[in-house]
Amino acid sequence: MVMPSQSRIRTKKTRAVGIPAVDLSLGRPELSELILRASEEHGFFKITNHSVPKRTVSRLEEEAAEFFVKPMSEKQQAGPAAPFGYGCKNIGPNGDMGELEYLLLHSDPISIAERSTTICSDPSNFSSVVNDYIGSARQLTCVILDLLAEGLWLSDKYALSGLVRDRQSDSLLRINHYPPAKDVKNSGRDRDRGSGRVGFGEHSDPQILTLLWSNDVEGLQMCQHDGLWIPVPPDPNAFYVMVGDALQALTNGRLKSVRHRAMANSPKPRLSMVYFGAPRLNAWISPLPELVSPQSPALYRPFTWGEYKKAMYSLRLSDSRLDLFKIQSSNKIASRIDCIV
Ligand SMILES: C=C1C[C@]23C[C@@]1(O)CC[C@H]2[C@@]12CC[C@H](O)[C@@](C)(C(=O)O1)[C@H]2[C@@H]3C(=O)O
Ligand SMILES: O=C(O)CCC(=O)C(=O)O
Ligand SMILES: [Fe+2]
Repeated sequence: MVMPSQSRIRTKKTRAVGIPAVDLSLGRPELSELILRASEEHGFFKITNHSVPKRTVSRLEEEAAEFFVKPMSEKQQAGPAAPFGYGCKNIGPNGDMGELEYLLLHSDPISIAERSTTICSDPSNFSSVVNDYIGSARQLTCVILDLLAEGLWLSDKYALSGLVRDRQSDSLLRINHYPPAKDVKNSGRDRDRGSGRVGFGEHSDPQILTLLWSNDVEGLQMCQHDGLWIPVPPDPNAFYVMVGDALQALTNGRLKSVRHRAMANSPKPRLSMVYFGAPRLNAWISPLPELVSPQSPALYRPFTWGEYKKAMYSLRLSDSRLDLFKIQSSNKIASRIDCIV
């Protein structure tokens, strides 16, 4: 039986601390070390001087703004999000709610072309803008994964990026729109005290790696190891990178997926565009051999990405899905003994 995860919000306080930032124009060995360290310590960092053209981002931002400003009856023609399409307030199939509306799209160009007809009056232009953004986001994700593979000394340099680059990858794009908070009590200084409206509740992303862009409106918060929520300052010139559950399993727990949430307390509307890099449905996820040893026995049993998705859709947003795939400690001791004798 799956127990819902314990809420990590031990206090309502949030604290502004430094967010690790990585300048992608730095040289190779330094870059892979920085990215690995940030991923190990925080499961989260900011990428500056990235390769995604400004125009690729601004074109999608404009398309999104044009869509979300439409009357509800028109937007609903692109819904419900089950799981793909337009969604309003409902997140996933198990009763999670938030102060947001969104478009959830699969990265497959055929699926995008089909969906576009319900989203925009010029579907071929919309498709091309979305495909362009996904292509750039995938490319940047793969660069980061290759740097991680280098930092982890993996013998197959493309062991991680190959999963996301796969033509049949199950990667997604989500465009979230958080309406402005009209209630002044929930905006301004109160939002820093942790009060207010939850836009997207606490969760970790299930995939391998997440690339998040947002407009210049705050809202994103990360959960630190001590349970404190730290506000992440928005930066439209950068991307935020988050380790997902699948990468935690692949690295045998060395990298940890990060719990995060988005608050909707700003008097301005927040827009986020989130690319989730995932493998194909029948890809196997299991701790990479280089990261398993008698001292670090496998923490997770092998599972397919499709199997993981099935489990994820049966759970609530804040549940710790990866716990379902943990090897019990008695088995771990047995496998350690097997290694020794
Ligand atoms: C409540 C749910 C929504 C979600 C699927 C799930 O059952 C649990 C994980 C949720 C999440 C969080 C990150 C991404 O936004 C997302 C697309 C994903 O892959 O996992 C959503 C899912 C969703 O909205 O369908
Ligand atoms: O909008 C945000 O800043 C966070 C969104 C998010 O976590 C998600 O879409 O999975
Ligand atoms: Fe997320």
